[in-house]
Amino acid sequence: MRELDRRTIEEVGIPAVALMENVGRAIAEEVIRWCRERRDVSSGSRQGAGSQSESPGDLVPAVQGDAALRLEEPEREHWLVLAGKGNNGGDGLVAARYLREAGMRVTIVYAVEPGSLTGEAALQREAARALGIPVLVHGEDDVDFTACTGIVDALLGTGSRGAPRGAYAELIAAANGSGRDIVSADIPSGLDADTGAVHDPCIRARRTVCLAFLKRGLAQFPGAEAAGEIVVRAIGIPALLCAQQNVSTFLLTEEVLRTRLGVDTARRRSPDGHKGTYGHVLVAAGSLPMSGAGLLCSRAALRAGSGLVTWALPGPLLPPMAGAAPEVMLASATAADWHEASAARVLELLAGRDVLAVGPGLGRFEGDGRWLRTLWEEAACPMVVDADALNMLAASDDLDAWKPRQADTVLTPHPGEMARLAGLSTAEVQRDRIRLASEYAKAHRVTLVLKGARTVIATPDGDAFVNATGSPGMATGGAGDVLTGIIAGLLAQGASGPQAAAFGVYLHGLAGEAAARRRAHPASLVAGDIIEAL
Ligand SMILES: NC(=O)C1=CN([C@@H]2O[C@H](COP(=O)(O)OP(=O)(O)OC[C@H]3O[C@@H](n4cnc5c(N)ncnc54)[C@H](OP(=O)(O)O)[C@@H]3O)[C@@H](O)[C@H]2O)[C@@H](O)CC1
Ligand SMILES: Nc1ncnc2c1ncn2[C@@H]1O[C@H](COP(=O)(O)OP(=O)(O)O)[C@@H](O)[C@H]1O
Ligand SMILES: [K+]
Repeated sequence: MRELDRRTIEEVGIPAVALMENVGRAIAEEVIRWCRERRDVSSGSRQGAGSQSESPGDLVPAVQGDAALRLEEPEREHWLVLAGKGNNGGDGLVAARYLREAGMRVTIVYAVEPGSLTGEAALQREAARALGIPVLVHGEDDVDFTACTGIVDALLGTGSRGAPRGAYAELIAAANGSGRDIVSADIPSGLDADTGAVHDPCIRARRTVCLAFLKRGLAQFPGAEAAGEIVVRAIGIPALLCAQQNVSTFLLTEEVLRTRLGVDTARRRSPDGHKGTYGHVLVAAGSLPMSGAGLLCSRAALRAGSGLVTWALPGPLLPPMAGAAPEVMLASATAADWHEASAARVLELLAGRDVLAVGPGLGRFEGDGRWLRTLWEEAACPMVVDADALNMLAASDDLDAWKPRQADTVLTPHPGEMARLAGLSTAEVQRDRIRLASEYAKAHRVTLVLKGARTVIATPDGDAFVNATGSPGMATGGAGDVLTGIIAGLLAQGASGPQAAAFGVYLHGLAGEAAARRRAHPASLVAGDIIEAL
């Protein structure tokens, strides 16, 4: 039993069977929501994902008074509940009861002889039996997966060790092979909940109902792919206990942004606001071969809502860039290329401005480490450090001697840049992204955005947020420059480092999704499309 479950049950006195009841109900609700969304998609309804608020009269309720457990024509559904012999199986048995109450057809498939279930799982077995829910036992009965419309995977949870064996392995392979939609209880069976390693075989779920708190293994690849869409559901474990147990990894949802990070996700603007109300970003970026990086970053900062944006750039870039984005102000930071002493000019330009974004398209130059150190130590405002500025940071061997920054600092490395910062290989970075990002952010008192699919935002206090928005189409040059601009734009409007980083990553992903939908194929997405979709 997990320590958190144990303390809830033994110290707080909430009965294990009560937690299991909450769990099973949450799983049933998510199965029903899945069925609704699937029907919406197949009927081309605009109601779309996540809608739980049909207007009265839209539905003929099978269960009165409980919207989350209500499904139109429930008899069209026949779900198999695959139950293991531990508590994860017990969760599935409770879900089977609720699905049955909703009017769906349900068949329980035990991985093992049901008589071998013990504790709360055995109680649930008896309840399901009393209700006459049909039962099949693997190895004794034929299971026809083709006859069902969906599968609940309640075979193995956090108590599983190593690769699934015997009946478990056979059922997992058969469920995957059936092509039916699978909703997993807590974790896809066959996944290592801590590392995200995927055993052979491992359930390929469409949705995973993760219980109480986000397990890290669901949030990093390859586990994230096996989990499908992740929904974290409360099950009655007190929040205080979660905090005491150092539960510090969260799935970045709008609710988490609002409640945990205090972000105004509605981005309300005051009716009498003016451009000065929403801050001024100074972007120090771009070089002749990579001028577009500075342009993308500056435009994104404006689209994120910053009142004003000035782009500090090498003088020779000024004529070709003039007019490229009429809303962006340009300021020459150096007569020719970037050089060490141009840091003083950047600081001069920073006077009266609220945020510094530094790095996109800069390139490297003689003395660039000292250039960055000057900005790091002297810029009193919040700062976003990206791209080549991160490489400068990584190359400096005296980081510990730099004066600590007082204002918020956000670092936005992709895995290659993170590898250089941490002195690891990229493969090592990818192996445990959440732990690495958290450790780095805490040790250096920065907010760290470790980019890539399922971007991790780690705060100086040790919390980690995992983003699930975005599209593979965003793997395109310049997408990161856009993110830097968005984060800087949010900082300019008064967000803290963690708020701006988390909300920025979330919005960047949403915009990427919207932009990908607008193109004939996600592969056609270019970074500028993300800005236009903001
Ligand atoms: N009250 C609570 O604590 C709460 C718990 N909750 C739920 O419980 C889940 C954890 O439950 P759990 O600890 O009972 O373990 P679980 O994941 O069901 O599997 C253990 C069984 O699997 C077997 N087995 C293991 N490895 C195997 C393998 N490789 N291949 C084959 N078999 C393998 C192992 O058998 P054994 O090896 O011991 O014979 C044992 O029988 C958690 O994820 C959540 O869903 C929630 O309801 C909240 C309240
Ligand atoms: N498969 C993906 N799913 C979601 N987001 C992605 C994916 N691939 C890339 N991204 C996002 O796109 C951005 C790419 O940034 P980066 O690698 O710095 O590109 P560049 O340096 O060219 O601007 C990051 O924010 C990253 O998280
Ligand atoms: K499971």
